[in-house]
Amino acid sequence: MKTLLRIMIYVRPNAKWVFIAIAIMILATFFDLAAPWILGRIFDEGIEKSDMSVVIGLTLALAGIQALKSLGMFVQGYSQELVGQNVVFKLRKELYGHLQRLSFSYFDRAQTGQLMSRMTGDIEAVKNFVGFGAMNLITGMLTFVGTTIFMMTMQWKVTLISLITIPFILFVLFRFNHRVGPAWSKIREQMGRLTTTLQENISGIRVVKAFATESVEQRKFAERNEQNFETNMDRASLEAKAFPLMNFYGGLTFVLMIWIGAVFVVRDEMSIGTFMAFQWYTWGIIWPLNMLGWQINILQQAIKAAPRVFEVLDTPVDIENPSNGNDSTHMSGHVTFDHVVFHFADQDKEMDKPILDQVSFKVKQGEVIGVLGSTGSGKSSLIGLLSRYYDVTSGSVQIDGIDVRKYELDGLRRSIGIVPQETFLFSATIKENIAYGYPEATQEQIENAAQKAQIHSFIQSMPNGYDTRIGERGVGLSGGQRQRVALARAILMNPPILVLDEATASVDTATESAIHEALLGVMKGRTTFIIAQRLSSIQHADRILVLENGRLIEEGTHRELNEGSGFFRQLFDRQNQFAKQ
Ligand SMILES: Nc1ncnc2c1ncn2[C@@H]1O[C@H](COP(=O)(O)OP(=O)(O)OP(=O)(O)O)[C@@H](O)[C@H]1O
Repeated sequence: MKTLLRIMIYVRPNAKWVFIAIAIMILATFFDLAAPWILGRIFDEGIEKSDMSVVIGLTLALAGIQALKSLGMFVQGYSQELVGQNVVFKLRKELYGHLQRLSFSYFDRAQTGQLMSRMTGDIEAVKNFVGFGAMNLITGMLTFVGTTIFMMTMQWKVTLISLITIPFILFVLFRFNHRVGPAWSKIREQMGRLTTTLQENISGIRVVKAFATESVEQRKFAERNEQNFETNMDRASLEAKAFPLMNFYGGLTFVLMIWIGAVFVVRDEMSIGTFMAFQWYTWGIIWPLNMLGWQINILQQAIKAAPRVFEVLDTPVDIENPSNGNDSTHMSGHVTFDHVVFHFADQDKEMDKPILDQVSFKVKQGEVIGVLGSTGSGKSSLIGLLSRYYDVTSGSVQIDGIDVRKYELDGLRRSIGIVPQETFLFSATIKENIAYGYPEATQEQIENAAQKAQIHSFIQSMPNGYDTRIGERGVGLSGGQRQRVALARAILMNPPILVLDEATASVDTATESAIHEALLGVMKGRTTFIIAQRLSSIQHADRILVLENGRLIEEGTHRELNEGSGFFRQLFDRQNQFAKQ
C-alpha cells in the first residue's frame, strides 16, 4: 500500500489528465451499460411489436454509442499513456539526478547492471501499471458494479443465481495474487543480475578474451538466464492454472444465465428482450474478472519493481554540499592534513584498521609533493579526501585553513585537477574529452593544454585531428595516450591544486621525462601532488611523503630521505640496482 501511495505522488502532477481519463472511462462504461439495455428494447418494443421505426431508431442509437465510445477510447488511451510516460520521465529524471549526487562510497558497492535495470525495466514496470493497469482496473470495477446494478434492476432473481460462480472466481484470483507477487519479485531481481552479468562481460571483454574464458562467461550467463527462465515459467504456470479456471467459472456464469434466464422467460417472469440484454451484460461481469488476472500481474510487477527504484532514491547522500559553502574561486592551495583517520563506509570503525591512521602534514602553496608508498598503502585514499570523494572519519583536511567540508562542493572539486589512475574517456571527440570540465574553452586553450600534456602532435596526426571521435573507453588510444588526454583535461581546468595519481605510469620513461619537463611550467605556482611508485616520477618534487599501511612514516626532501635508511632509501637502492642491470 505504501508503495502504491508513493507511486501516486508521481501521478499527482498529471491530475488533469487522470481526471480526463477517468471521466471518459465513466462515460464509456455508462455507454457500455446502456447498449445491452437498448438491445433489450429493440426486442421488446421493436421486434416483438413489429415497430421498425423503434428498431431503426434504437439501432442508430447503438451505432452512435459505438462511435462515441471509440472517440472516448482514443482520448482515454492517449491520456493514459501520457500519464504513464510523464511518471516514467519524472522518475528517471529523479533517479538520474540522485545518482549524480550519490558519493563514491555508494558506487564502490553498487552494481552497474542493477542500476541500469532499475533505470529501465523497473521504471517501465511502474509505467505499465500507472499508464495502463490502474486505469483498466478502475474501468473493470466500474463495469462490474454497473452491470450488476443494471441487471439487478431488470431481473434480480436471475442476476443473483447467475452470479453464484463469482465467489469461486474471486477465490482463484485471491490465490493467484498471493502467489504471483513473490514470483515477480524474483524476476525483477534476476533481471538486475542478468543485466549485471551482461554489463560486466561487455566492460571486461578484453580480460575475458585475454584469458580465453568465453565459455566460463557463457556458462555464468546461461545459469542466470536459466534461473530467470525458470522463475518466468513458474509465473506462467500460475497464470496457466488460474486463468483457464477463471474462464471456466466465467463460462459457467454465462451458461447459468442462459439456463435460468430461459426458465424465467418460459415462466413469463422475464421478457425475451431482457433475456437478450442479459447475454450481453454477462460479458460485463465476466471480462472485468478475467482481466483482473492480468491487472494483478501488472500491479504486482509494479509493486515489486517500484521499491527497487525507491531504494536508490532513498539512499542518503553522505557527501553533502554544505549550505552557504565557502567559495573556492580564490583558493591558493595551502593544504593541511590534521590527524586524519579514515575508514571506508563498509568498514567497522571500531574493529577494522583504518586506511589512513593519524596522518598529519602541511603543504605550502605551490609546493610539489611526491607521495610514495607500496601498493595499498593509502595514497589514492589520501587524495580522495582532499576532493571529498570520501570524508574523514576523524581529524580534518584543510585547504587555505578551511576544512574541505565547508567549501561549496562543485567549486572545491573544480579547484583540484585530478589525473586518476584509471582514465575514463567519453564516446566523443578528443576535443570534447579534453574540454570535458570546461566546455567553453577555445581551440587555442585546448591545444595549449594538449601540448603541455605531450599529446598535441599525436592528436594532429589523427585523421580528423581534434575532431576525431574516440570510443567509450577511449579505444583507439593507447593507455599512455589516454592518460595524456586526461592530463590535458586537468591542465585545461587551470586548478590551484593538481593531483597526478600515477598519471605517467603507462608511458615510457622518455615520454615521462618529456611530460615532467612540460609539467614544470604547469606546476609553477600550483600545489601539486604526484603519486607514484617509481622515483623517476617524483624527481621534481620539493618534498616527499612516504606512506605505509596508512601511516605517514617518512617526510622530507630527496636529500633528507636519501640520507636515511627507510622506505625511500630502500626504493632508491632497489631502483638504482634495477637500472644498472
Ligand atoms: N571501497 C573500499 N572499501 C574498503 N577498502 C578499500 C576500498 N577501496 C580501497 N580499499 C583498501 O584501501 C587501501 C588503500 O587503497 P588505496 O587505493 O588508497 O591505495 P594506494 O596506495 O593508492 O594503492 P595503489 O598504489 O595500488 O593504487 C587498500 O588496502 C585497499 O584494499
